Amino acid sequence: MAETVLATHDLRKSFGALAATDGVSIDLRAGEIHAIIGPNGAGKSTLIAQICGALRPDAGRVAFLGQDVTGLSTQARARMGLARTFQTSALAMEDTVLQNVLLGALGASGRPWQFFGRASRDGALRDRAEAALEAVDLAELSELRTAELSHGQRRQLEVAVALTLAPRAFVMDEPMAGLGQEGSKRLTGFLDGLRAQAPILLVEHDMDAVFALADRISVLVYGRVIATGTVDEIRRDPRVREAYLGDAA
Ligand SMILES: Nc1ncnc2c1ncn2[C@@H]1O[C@H](COP(=O)(O)OP(=O)(O)OP(=O)(O)O)[C@@H](O)[C@H]1O
Repeated sequence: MAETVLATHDLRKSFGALAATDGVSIDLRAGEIHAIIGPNGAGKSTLIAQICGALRPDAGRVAFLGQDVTGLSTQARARMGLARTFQTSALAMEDTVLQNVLLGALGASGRPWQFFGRASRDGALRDRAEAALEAVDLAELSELRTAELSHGQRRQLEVAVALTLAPRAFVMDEPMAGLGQEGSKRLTGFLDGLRAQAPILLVEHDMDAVFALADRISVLVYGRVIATGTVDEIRRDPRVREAYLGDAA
């Protein structure tokens, strides 16, 4: 079996009487896309927030690259290579595409932000930023203002920023949201190739994308994983059809 890169062990988080994450154990293996699906309010965002370090669990553990990271900050996990993408506000819209990636590369280098002007002339950083843009197919748009990119291209740019961190795992929060059919299809093709760089934990409501991309799917309902399996196993599972997929399966 492929190596486990990221895992949660019996993770629990309650808000008052509500158990938003009620003993979740999942793992992400090298080379795979593992999708997390479930109805609204199932606890997907709460789970992701605990995995990335934005929310402290009440109990349970998060392991990344074989290390217990439960007590580490978001920044410390990011420095280890845990890349959370698709919080679009992270992009500076008035800056160029290249500047956005340079900022990411600079952050990854651990150097202070005030050296940005110098960084844009730093050959190694620039090379790293340009390689990331090449990898997401945006090299030709590097001098464009970020605001001029399509929604789908902005998602690709966020991945480029993440690539400068040399990610060991991606955690993606609804990448298809707001893209429309054509945009989703294009981004699906892009993510398909990206799993070769690092495995992807994918929270997504767009079932076409999930069925096209996922090596495995976990279904979360009321804070619990009710099933984990391949696309076919999940589509056939009567509990999943009843709780979530219905006719979409
Ligand atoms: N900070 C909070 N305080 C109180 N309740 C919260 C908080 N965050 C989440 N919840 C509740 O926890 C439950 C799980 O929410 P969460 O946002 O994790 O679900 P989700 O699966 O991501 O939903 P969606 O698909 O709609 O994004 C919901 O009932 C939600 O109202």
